[in-house]
Amino acid sequence: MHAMGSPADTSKSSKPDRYNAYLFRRFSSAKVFATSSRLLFRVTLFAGLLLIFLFLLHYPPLLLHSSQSSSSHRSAHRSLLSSFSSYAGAAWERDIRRSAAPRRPEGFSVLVTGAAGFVGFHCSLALKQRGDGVLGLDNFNAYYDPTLKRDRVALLAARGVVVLDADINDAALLARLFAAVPFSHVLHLAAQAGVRYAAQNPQSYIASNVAGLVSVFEAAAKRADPPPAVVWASSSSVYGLNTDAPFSELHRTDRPASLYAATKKAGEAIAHTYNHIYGLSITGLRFFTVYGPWGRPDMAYFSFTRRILAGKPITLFRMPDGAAVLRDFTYIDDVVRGCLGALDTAEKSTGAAGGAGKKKAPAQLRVYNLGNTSPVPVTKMVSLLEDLLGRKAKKNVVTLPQNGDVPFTHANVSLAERDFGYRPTTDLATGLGKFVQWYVKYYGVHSAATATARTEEELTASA
Ligand SMILES: O=C(O)[C@H]1O[C@H](OP(=O)(O)OP(=O)(O)OC[C@H]2O[C@@H](n3ccc(=O)[nH]c3=O)[C@H](O)[C@@H]2O)[C@H](O)[C@@H](O)[C@@H]1O
Repeated sequence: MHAMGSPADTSKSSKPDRYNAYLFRRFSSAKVFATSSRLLFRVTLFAGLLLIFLFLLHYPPLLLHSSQSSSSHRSAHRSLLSSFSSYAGAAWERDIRRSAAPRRPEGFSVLVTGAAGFVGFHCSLALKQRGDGVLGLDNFNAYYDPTLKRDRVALLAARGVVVLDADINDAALLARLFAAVPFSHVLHLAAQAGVRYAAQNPQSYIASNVAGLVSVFEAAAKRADPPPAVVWASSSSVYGLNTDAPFSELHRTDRPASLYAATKKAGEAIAHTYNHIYGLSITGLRFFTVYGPWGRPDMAYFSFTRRILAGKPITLFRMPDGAAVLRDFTYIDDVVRGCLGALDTAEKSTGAAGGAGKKKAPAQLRVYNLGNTSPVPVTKMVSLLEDLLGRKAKKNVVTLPQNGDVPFTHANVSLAERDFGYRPTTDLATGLGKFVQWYVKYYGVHSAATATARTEEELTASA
């Protein structure tokens, strides 16, 4: 027996005492465990919130940082919003119908994709000028300075041409357009252009030149009643490593030298499919290095002009054996005449709205070269610019990199001449002169040539 109040002899404690001690220890460790798991929970919660905060801070689409990728997200977002909010309603339909309505008897109603682009802008102006109705579409992407695109569109707006800020991959919008307007033609010029940019952004070529093309053909074949005739931009680059010259539409085009060329070649194959299955009337135009006023700043003649005026060096490519690289530079007005000729001679599609192989008869399927028929060494293009700008270029001559460029291009245009009287009339010296005249006026550049250019223009204006 234990004396009352004496300390417990743990060494010899009874069974119940050991049990109580065990319970006490268990209770204490449970308490410690509960406390530490509460702490763990709080730490985890804090870390989670911190991660969410960092994610929100660095994820571009949500906070719209001003990088190029975020701007493409922005434009995708904007076109999505547009197609489901502002791109609807009676006022919107009235505006696009008015823009697309022809003002001449038997006039066309043309949907021009890429209307804020170089060729799209000029074709839209020319069509409107002769009394056709034009509705434009463009996603205003940042491949090159969108300010130039906005300025082109401001001119189009002044002539009554509406250009929607939307993407050709927006199938819902295209369906709505074809339901609202009875387009007789689609001039599909929206594309990811440029031969060398594919090394940096290959997916943009697939999105625009393959998926976008399919989106336009789908809508034209299935959403329009009756389906319009489609004229679209292919490229001289489909001739790739072809060595037979001048390039004829009968030559092989199965050796593309760039991803850009491969997507345009894929486009021609896709065109065949939509023509075959849906009776869509389709004409592909192979453009040869198109240049001129309101041109593309990414192209050599344009960027060289900018750099020569800024006193910066230009990189000139030459062949490994030292020979010059040649291009069949084609002036924009000649190309516009070719585009209008192709539209004028396009036959109606033979399919019914709703698609699914219901064509009444085989439909027209064509492809044409639209070139200048006289290749010029790129070095000659530079010396013409030097004369026009009154400045010498600082040349950095390097061997043509293996990233898509081909040694030469040279168009045989006899097919286009036979079918719609295409005959290029502008040589490179004359065309570059007109480009430089526009450039110095648009950018307000002061060069030795500026005074001459302005004087000539003033004379023309007052004549
Ligand atoms: O004809 C075509 O199908 C293509 O024409 C042009 O492609 P490209 O002829 O390469 O036009 P530029 O980029 O303006 O180059 C013109 C010439 O200058 C040369 N070049 C270009 C850039 C440069 O820094 N240095 C240089 O010597 C190129 O090798 C090429 O021979 C367009 O950019 C393409 O969109 C179009 O589809």
